[in-house]
Amino acid sequence: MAGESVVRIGLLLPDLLGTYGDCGNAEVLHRRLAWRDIPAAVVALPLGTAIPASLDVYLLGGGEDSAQTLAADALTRQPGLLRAVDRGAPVLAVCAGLQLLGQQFTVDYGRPRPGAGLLDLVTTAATHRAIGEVITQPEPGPLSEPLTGFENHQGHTELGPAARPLGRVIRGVGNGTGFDGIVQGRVIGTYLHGPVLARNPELADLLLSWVIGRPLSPVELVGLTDLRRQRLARYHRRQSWNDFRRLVGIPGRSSRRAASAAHG
Ligand SMILES: NC(=O)CC[C@H](N)C(=O)O
Repeated sequence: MAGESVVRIGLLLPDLLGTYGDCGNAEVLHRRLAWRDIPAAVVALPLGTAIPASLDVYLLGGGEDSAQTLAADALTRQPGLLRAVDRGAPVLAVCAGLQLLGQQFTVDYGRPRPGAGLLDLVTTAATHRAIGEVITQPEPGPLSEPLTGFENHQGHTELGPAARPLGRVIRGVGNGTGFDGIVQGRVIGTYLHGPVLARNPELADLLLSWVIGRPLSPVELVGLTDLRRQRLARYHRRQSWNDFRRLVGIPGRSSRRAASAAHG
């Protein structure tokens, strides 16, 4: 956190990239810091504003095809975000935000367009629009709880060797490869709206722990825990509990018994 006492949360191009309440991700980070008595400010950076490289965390949301193209042009003209990423600033990019940070993207079956080149991914136009609820299981790493969100996009995203996916898709489409999103250094991308940080507090706190430089004290929002349970339960009803458990990697009773016997 660049030696300053106030955490500065950069909300990039909120006038272009903010579908499905994605700008709410900034509010979530702000609140989760306030609950820990850590002062923070949201710095909105609409089109035409210079992007400072000195902010503590950067957020990009989803957008319509035309807004996405404008946003990509605006970001490629400015070095601020690239410099911030080079010095290790965390970034969260959702849907259009994810696509335009890549090497190349195609919207609306048009010609491929250059992205900001910050992420090792290429997005082509998918044959069908993906719309609906998504559940993913994070790939092994700092996250362990299933991620939930909502998707509405027509991108097919392939990752290159410098990147790994954020999660394995259990329900929905995500990148269109069986996985959703991307993790490359401290840049995280996902197709999940929701806003994704409101629905997935573990992800919000991961970004904040990178900003603060240490894990944060836990906070529990009772209503949120219930909401997450409802989202996941909706999916349980369509599956047997055992199928769901296997998909998200929760150990069954017999393997728990075996593990506790092994530990004496
Ligand atoms: N929801 C979004 O951000 C949409 C991204 C992009 N315009 C697509 O349809 O693929």
